[in-house]
Amino acid sequence: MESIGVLLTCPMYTNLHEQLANRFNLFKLWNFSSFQSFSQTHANSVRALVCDTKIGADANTIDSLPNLEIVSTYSVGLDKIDLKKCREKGIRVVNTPDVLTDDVADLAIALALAVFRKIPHSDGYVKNGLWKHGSDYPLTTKFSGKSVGIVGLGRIGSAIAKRAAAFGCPVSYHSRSEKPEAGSSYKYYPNILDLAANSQILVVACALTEETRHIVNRQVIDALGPNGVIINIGRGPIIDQRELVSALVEGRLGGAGLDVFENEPNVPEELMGLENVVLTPHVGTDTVETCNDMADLVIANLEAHFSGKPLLTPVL
Ligand SMILES: O=CC(=O)O
Repeated sequence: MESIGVLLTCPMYTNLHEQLANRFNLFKLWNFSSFQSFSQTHANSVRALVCDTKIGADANTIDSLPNLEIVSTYSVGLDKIDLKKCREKGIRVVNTPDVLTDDVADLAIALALAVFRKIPHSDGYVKNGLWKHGSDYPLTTKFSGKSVGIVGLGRIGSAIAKRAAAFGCPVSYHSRSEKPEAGSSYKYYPNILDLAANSQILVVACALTEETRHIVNRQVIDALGPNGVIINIGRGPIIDQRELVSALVEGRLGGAGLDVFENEPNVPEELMGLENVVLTPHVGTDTVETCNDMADLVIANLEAHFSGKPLLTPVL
């Protein structure tokens, strides 16, 4: 397969780069001054494109690669890929579901615990020597038993539900339709406003689509209220970030644990000083174990495609 041209859109994980370079004719887009300068000389060679959550495959990129057969994203999220264009052109699309579910669900719970128990702040209290000189650390808020509302009960949402239930949290959810597999364990709300009004923690775990963009708006935030907490491990634009920031600054929302943002890597300055807000840099899947599994899946899908075998995780 050494002659097959594969284009990598941006730096990802060295293990993935190495595996791709060992098997294919790998082009790293960032080694070229622009996409135009790359495509002038190499566009015809590219049969596969590997992208991720930072730089995906837009219509212009897809149209500029006349021999493109497959887009393989090193992510479960598909929001950076023009799926309509891929469908039109008969280009296959694969992603990396399942292998990352546990890590993202773990992070959702970790963020909730971190917000309620103020773990980052109390860590600073000890490390900055304040414990020795100050009084006892102020009381925090209990997480176990809080009602959890999950937006999107897919693979990741279900894994979060399972974990939350183990903490004694009653779990409810909102999604486009009721999930028969949720049975009577989790209450379904057809309307996200009702979910928020009946939850103490709202966890955003759905995919970003035109339907879910800003689905968490001012009304939803206000329904959650001043003691409510939002956790977002999905995508930044699912929440109206301006409304989220003003609610946090004005005390209309109790706290937030955020791994994703509307304009990454830019994060609103107003969030930096808030003790009730815990921020992580879009690292839901970023453990060595999971990144190795994701890299293996990207490779296995490409190898299957180019040897005429069924794709492991087809989207299209
Ligand atoms: O955000 C991470 C992913 O989509 O895999």
